[in-house]
Amino acid sequence: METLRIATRKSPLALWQSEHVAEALRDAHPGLMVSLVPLSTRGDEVLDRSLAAIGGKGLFLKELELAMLRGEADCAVHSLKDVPMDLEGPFALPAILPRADHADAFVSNHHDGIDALPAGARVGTSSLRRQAQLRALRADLALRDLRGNVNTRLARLDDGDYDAIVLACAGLERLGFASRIRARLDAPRWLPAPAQGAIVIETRDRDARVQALCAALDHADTRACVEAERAMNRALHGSCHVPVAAFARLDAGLLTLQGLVGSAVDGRVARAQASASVGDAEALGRHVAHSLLEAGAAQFLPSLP
Ligand SMILES: NCc1[nH]cc(CCC(=O)O)c1CC(=O)O
Repeated sequence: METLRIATRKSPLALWQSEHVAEALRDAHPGLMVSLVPLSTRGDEVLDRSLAAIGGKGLFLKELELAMLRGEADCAVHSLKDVPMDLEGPFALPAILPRADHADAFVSNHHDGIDALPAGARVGTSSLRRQAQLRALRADLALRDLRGNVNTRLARLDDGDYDAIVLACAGLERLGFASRIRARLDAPRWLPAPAQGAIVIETRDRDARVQALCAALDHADTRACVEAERAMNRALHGSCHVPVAAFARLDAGLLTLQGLVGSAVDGRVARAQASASVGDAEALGRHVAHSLLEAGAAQFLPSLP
């Protein structure tokens, strides 16, 4: 019988996402045996330093990629927002699943939203993108680092370490915590990470059998949106070192991309927006990146060539 082994991180969200993909693959290919190969990654283990300090988001991928190269897994499942703009090595992304809720969530036990926070309130997030947008809206807030998986972050909020935290709606909803969302932080006022809410399957680029199986789950509309967002981020050399936010929506064949680059230090932000036909996702991303630079984004970016 044909089999497929999915490498996954061990966090509750990663396991949920990988099980979701396994179910979808079994549905698409009756008779296919799909199993999970749970692995620990450096990004999960080192929680006392920022992701930027320990080498960026690629840390979540590397161990899973090595398992594929060793032949211990056929594919890996990731949150696309954690996948670097340029894959390194002999890998491909044959399936991007339909996007869930793209928005960030304001989570608090005492307050209804960012505007309702008292002066100087402690808000937990280690994301430079979220810090910059919080600063832009409320210069008085006391931003505090907060890493760890979704469950850990909620537990620290409940312990009273923070007055509020910001998380992705998609992660909360997948783990059964939708009731913790006090407010959705929505465009145009607040933008998510490029590709937030989209799950992706990574395979070896030469493995045609596995790529064909996975491609059955690819969702063209989601791929077009996240391609525009990721092309914008790529053109800005975006990574977790840089506060870049992007959101594209597709409406009757027209793709509209909103982008933001900001400063986590003082909350200044540059914004830009443009539309293009769905076939021009990459060009749209580059165009919005260019507009952002014209709007002053370069001063917030570490080093542009
Ligand atoms: N940074 C970790 C991460 N990667 C993906 C998600 C949420 C799920 C998604 O965006 O698909 C999260 C948690 C969060 O940001 O709250």
